[in-house]
Amino acid sequence: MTQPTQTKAWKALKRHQKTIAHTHMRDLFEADPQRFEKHSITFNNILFDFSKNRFTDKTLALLFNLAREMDVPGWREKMFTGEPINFTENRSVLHVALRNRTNRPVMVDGKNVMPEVNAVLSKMRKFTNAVRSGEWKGYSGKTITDVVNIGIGGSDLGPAMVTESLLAYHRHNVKFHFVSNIDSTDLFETERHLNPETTLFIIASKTFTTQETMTNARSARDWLMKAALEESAISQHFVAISTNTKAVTEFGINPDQMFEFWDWVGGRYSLWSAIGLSIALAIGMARFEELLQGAHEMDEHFRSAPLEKNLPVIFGMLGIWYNNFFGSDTQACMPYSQYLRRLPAYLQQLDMESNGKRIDRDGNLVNYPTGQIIWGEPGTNGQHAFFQLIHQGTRLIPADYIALVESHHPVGEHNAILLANYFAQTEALMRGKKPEEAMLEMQAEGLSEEDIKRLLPHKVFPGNEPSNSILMQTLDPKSLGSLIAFYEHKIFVQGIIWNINSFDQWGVELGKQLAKVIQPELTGTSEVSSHDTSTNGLINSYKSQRI
Ligand SMILES: O=P(O)(O)OC[C@H]1O[C@](O)(CO)[C@@H](O)[C@@H]1O
Repeated sequence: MTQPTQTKAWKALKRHQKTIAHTHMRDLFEADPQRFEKHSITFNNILFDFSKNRFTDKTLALLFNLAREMDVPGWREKMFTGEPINFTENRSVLHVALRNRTNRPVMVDGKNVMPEVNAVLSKMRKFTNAVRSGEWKGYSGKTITDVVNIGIGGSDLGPAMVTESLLAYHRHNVKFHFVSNIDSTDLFETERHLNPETTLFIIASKTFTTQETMTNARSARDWLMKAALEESAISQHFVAISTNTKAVTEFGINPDQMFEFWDWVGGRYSLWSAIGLSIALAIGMARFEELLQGAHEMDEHFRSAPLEKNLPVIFGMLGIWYNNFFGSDTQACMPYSQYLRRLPAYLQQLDMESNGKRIDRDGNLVNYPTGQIIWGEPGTNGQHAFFQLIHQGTRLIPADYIALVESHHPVGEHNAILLANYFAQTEALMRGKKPEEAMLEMQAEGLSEEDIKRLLPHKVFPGNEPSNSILMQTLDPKSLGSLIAFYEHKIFVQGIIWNINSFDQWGVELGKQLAKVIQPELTGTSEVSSHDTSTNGLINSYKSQRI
């Protein structure tokens, strides 16, 4: 398979980077008054502005050449048509089938999966209607007031992020809780506000073997049993979402109360499946389908738009530009929306578990950086914490800045202040402050010549910091669906360029294996000596200190 570094475009980009490295975006904007019009795209009611990046027309042309040389269009088609592109697990990658609103057949191993997808959606509709209407009762005949999703990773982050992002669409007669941490404090702090008679647990686990989830699920079952006493209560208070019917049944959940999904859905891509049950319970099935519709429309765009107009391709390639040609290690996400507070955490798994790989599709060690480090915090909080480093530090930190035109809860000047900050940050990051501007400001403040000279270097902002602005009309299910699918496909594009498999996650296994070895060693008082001296020392210190 093609090595990215061996392509003509990669080599040309390397040469081109040297010619552009010192070009300031300020000059690019001055030279072309149409830069914003040319380099922003409105998709449904979301404006994607990528003009504040370090590129010229030539850069973009070379990046698209690279996408062609690495056959992004071919791989994209392989994904949409169900080829087993997750080759280390011999699986198709078909989260797009879960939101295939056209219902076109999607084949896996010669079988159309759409009837099964639709059947699970119908089952979800029936169940969510029963719970939301109050028809579904707990063991003592009371209606459900609280839903607790127990899951971790993709079985937690997606549903938790979307459920919180769409809080404005909840009915508020039922509250939603997400327990993921094996630290019993998570379950304890959730349960202590709840009444077992009116609490519904969703056990969300693709494999139904994940240690954290199964331990939390068993403890939740014990908590229910303490109050309900009868085993039969489980059926009114526990449902499961999984691909593993056997393990669900063994846990004591009737398969009728299991919502199925399939091994061609990756955990971090699963919120569109029954894993999104908590979302559907929170906002209703019709709104859940709007979320699917928004994602589907982004899928159609990704599948059919020319590379030059294709949002996930453009943004993916800009990420490659900074990561592989400017040595930038991170990609930040700054949602200027409290509802999108959890988006950076969600994107961390989506991106870093997908593209945190060092072996290429041919089994070779890559000799170029892959997988960006994803991080972020909501604005404006981040501005008062770490933005200093972005403005004046030594590192290049490309970031996505996301804001909403309409607030769901307009109060006084809040939204105007929020958006003024949002626009100001990317302007400041792009323009910076020249020495002559800083000098004029200090002169206007009446500072002495000596103080001006001393302070000047500290008051200069280099600018030329890249940013993408994503401005959404409002945060509704459909727009959110499009936004998440946009990120999924952007990550896909980058994985193809890096020639890696974005859909397995073997790297999480080693820690799990070692934890299984260590857990029995924690019992008793005998000294542990089978590890390195640091690990032995830590374990023995724990054993001697525990009460
Ligand atoms: O849904 P499951 O099978 O419990 O897995 C949870 C998470 O654990 C991982 O497998 C990593 O250990 C993730 O990929 C996944 O989202």
